[in-house]
Amino acid sequence: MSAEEGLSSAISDWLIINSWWLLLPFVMLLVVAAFIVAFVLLLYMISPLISPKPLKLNGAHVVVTGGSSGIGKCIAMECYRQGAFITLVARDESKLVQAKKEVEKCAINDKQVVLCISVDVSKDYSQVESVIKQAQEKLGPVDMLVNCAGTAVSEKFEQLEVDRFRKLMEVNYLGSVYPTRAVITTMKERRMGRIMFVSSQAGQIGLFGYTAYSPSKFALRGLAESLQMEMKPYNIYVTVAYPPDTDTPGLAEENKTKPLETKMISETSGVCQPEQVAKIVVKDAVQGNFTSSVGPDGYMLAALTCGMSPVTSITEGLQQIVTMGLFRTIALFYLGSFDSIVRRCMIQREQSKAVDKSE
Ligand SMILES: NC(=O)C1=CN([C@@H]2O[C@H](COP(=O)(O)OP(=O)(O)OC[C@H]3O[C@@H](n4cnc5c(N)ncnc54)[C@H](OP(=O)(O)O)[C@@H]3O)[C@@H](O)[C@H]2O)C=CC1
Ligand SMILES: CCCCCCCCCCCCCCCC(=O)[C@@H](N)CO
Repeated sequence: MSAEEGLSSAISDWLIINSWWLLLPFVMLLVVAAFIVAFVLLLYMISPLISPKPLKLNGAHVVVTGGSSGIGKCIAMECYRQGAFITLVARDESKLVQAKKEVEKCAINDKQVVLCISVDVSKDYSQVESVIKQAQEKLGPVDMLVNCAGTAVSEKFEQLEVDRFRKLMEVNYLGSVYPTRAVITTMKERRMGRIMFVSSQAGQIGLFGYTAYSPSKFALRGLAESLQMEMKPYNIYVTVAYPPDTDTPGLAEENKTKPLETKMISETSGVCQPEQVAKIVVKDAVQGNFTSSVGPDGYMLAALTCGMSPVTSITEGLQQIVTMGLFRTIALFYLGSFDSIVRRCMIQREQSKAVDKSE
């Protein structure tokens, strides 16, 4: 017997006789760690089963509602840059013609076409159906529909005209249902397609000033989740985009009546450029991701509000599991600061009212 063998047998003898059980917790820890590693590896092995195949935009027909301005126009330009054929849908014809020119500048080949359709997406379903049919006759079946037509109003609940609640629901919600309904049958037959709904960070959290707007954007999430469950076997993928404030004509209009509270709260998330938003949401829709978020606050909000929404990659699921508690903790601080903004604004208003009266 060599000296080395002698030593190791001495150690094992000692362990057997004395306290081998001291090693037990370490062994168990090792086994648990091995199981976790094996589980994660297994998840990654099956990940191709849950990750959709990306859509090829080159040669695809993309319909963009609200494509004549702001985020919608930038989405159209982004898709055109990747070789798509575009149908722009909005009401105002002169804005449509102007946007068409801008989109055409992004062409990458001379076969690409931009078609304009003037229609109100929120009023009459049969009209929406017939214009989508016209577009399909000219540019072929729709591969991707981007529901971006929408409008925002920010005012205090009691100052909002009662009619506004219905109007926003019509434009932002029904205006997304109708075009979707008009393209879905053909998509199902072809067993392919993408549907994007442009919601908002105000479709993930209810904020001061958005009592009419937020519900119309929250509604899109419910529609998207239900629709995705129906459409998955047909290889159709639904994306909900949640942009923060974005520098567009729509935002400028909204800012005219926006209460100070809403301005201060929204500043948390900053203002994005529409080109940047378009790039991110188009990429997510092409990949078939259910949730598309913009910026670090957007990322946190998406994980925090994932609820029962579908996952489209293992990484996404794991990130949600790991970060949920931490982000909720951060969110409580944000909520506290929003409440204090609202309280401070109220006190200030009351003070200035008192001063006015005393003068
Ligand atoms: N800008 C922002 O801060 C954010 C915007 N969003 C959402 O993104 C979307 C686009 O916003 P944004 O780019 O700012 O808006 P804009 O006001 O710049 O553009 C809105 C587009 O929608 C069209 N549109 C509006 N109503 C209708 C209708 N009834 N039928 C057909 N088309 C219509 C408009 O054309 P026309 O008026 O000629 O019909 C225009 O093309 C909206 O849904 C908005 O809620 C989400 C988060 C942040
Ligand atoms: C961990 C938790 C993080 C929480 C961060 C919260 C940030 C709140 C900012 C909300 C901004 C709302 C933008 C609405 C934009 C919009 O839809 C209109 N401008 C449309 O015109």
